[in-house]
Amino acid sequence: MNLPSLTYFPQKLVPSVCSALPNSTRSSGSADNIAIEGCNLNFSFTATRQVKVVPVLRNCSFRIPCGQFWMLLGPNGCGKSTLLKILAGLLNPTSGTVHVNKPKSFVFQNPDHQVVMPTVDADVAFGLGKFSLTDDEVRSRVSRALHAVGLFDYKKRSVQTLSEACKVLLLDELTTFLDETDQLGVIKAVRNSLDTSAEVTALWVTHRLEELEYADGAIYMEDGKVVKYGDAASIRSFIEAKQSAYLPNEY
Ligand SMILES: Nc1ncnc2c1ncn2[C@@H]1O[C@H](COP(=O)(O)OP(=O)(O)OP(=O)(O)O)[C@@H](O)[C@H]1O
Repeated sequence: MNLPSLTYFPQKLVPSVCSALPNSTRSSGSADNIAIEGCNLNFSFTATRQVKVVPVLRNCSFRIPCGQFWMLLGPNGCGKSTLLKILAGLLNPTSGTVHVNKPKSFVFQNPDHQVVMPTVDADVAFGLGKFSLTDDEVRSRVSRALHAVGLFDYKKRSVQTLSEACKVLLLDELTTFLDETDQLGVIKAVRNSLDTSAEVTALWVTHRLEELEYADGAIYMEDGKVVKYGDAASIRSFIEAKQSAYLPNEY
């Protein structure tokens, strides 16, 4: 496996699970103490009338231990949302393996945009409306999707009654539209839910370096690659050093 430079990781939390895996998109069935894992993940799309293949993610590898609050940072367009969608099961990687403990929950930047129907299965089926599928095909695809994220038993539940009893939270720039007080409130609420349950793990996409104060660890990406991951303080120092290197010494 192609692991990027690692600033800190307790040795007992790093079982050698990736290298023995086939290079497929199946879940790796990672060790119990690793909640989220990506191994050599690549993602590309075909652009310009199906002629050019554009890479978005390049050999991304990382491991996030259970019960920790991690952040995903990097410049605009480096691939953070794409990586999060792959972890959520919303996109398939072009190659590489992914493991995320279940049930998992993905929250978009604007949560109001992600729930449109009253029940869980109807909401999932809504996204299939643009394809010409039979009712049986829709039912079968909805079942597969709900099984994939560990929510099959909740298919008839009202979306309003879903609890936050998931094991993994994947959160994409939740605080973008919030004022400073509410930003802090949300981040503290996530931190608090992790502190009260050792089983919950969260990965939070952000641009705000100051939010790293609440994190256990972080992943820093550039140009589709995981450049560094490890404890939050080290990643913050790393990014700050990069930023200051770009500032001119004198005008
Ligand atoms: N299916 C696709 N079609 C076209 N472009 C795509 C596709 N998937 C990803 N991209 C491009 O890949 C790049 C990475 O996008 P992504 O949204 O993952 O980045 P990001 O780091 O989350 O950016 P931001 O911080 O601005 O939200 C962007 O340039 C995006 O336009």
